[in-house]
Amino acid sequence: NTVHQLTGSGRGVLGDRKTFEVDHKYGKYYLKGTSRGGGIKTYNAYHVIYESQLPGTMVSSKTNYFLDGAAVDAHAYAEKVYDYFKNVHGRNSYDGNGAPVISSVHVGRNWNNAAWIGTQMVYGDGDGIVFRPLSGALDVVGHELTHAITEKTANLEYHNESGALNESISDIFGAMVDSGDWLLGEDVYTPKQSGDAFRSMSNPTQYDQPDHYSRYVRLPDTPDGDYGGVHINSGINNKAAYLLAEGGTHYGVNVTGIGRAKTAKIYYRALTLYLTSRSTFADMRQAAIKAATDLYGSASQEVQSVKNAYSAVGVY
Ligand SMILES: Cc1cc(C(=O)NCC(F)(F)F)no1
Ligand SMILES: [Ca+2]
Ligand SMILES: [Zn+2]
Repeated sequence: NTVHQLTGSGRGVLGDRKTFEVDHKYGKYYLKGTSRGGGIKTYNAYHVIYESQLPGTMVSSKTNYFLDGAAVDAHAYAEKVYDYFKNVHGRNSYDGNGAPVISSVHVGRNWNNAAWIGTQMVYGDGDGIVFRPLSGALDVVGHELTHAITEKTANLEYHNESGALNESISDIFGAMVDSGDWLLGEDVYTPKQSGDAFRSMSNPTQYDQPDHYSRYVRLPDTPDGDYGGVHINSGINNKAAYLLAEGGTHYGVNVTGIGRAKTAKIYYRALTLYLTSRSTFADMRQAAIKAATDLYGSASQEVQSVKNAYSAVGVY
């Protein structure tokens, strides 16, 4: 419990000051919190060559002030994402049973990516051109931890339409936890260029993603084909989720927005109760309708808006 919670602080990737839970042992402080589920622990993997050597070395400091910005953000943002799923959706960690949340930073060399590798989160430092250290974005941390939840629930296969849904679900909850915008990665993408982002849910086409099923991009189900374009075709479901929350008229279809909170409830319920490993976009429409019906009733505006949002992106 939180009786003996120790507080550490530091500056994140963007130089912003933040506080977080730390542990103290043998005269050193560690990026280790024990008050959230099975704990949140953050490691430095700068010396790791092979995946088998992960997570690396637990981040420590002689005082309770931490100097590694990437580690500070990975740890602080993991706390925020844990708290979001616990407080908003009643889920205790990614497995629903308090699994420890493990993160490693400085993974690879100038790696322009982040990932959930089945057991933990890993963050690259970026090359300083395309990305700065990726744990510096709350929506990226939310995106990656959501992959863990998806794996434990619907377990959407990571290719073709189910893979695009897997990606979209991660973008949706990345945006929900980083509430305030519908962009992904804006805090760490292209440090030398302001005002851009890695992806946009409000306008997927701005970053070359489709915003309608008629524009679904058929790519080979291979690593070079991004397993059938999972990071590209996620734009279609991302647009539907954006329209459901904010409303709008898209390709002549009007959608009445129902707000972020209700949208998050619908997608969380669809993900955990109705989606399965081989769900298609059409299955996503039905799962969202079912979830909205459970939550708000079959004659509700929320159900009607789900139908209109999916019709607006050409998914029936
Ligand atoms: C290739 C490729 C990877 C990704 C991606 O979404 N990575 C996770 C993120 F959190 F870093 F964004 N998009 O295209
Ligand atoms: Ca964002
Ligand atoms: Zn992803």
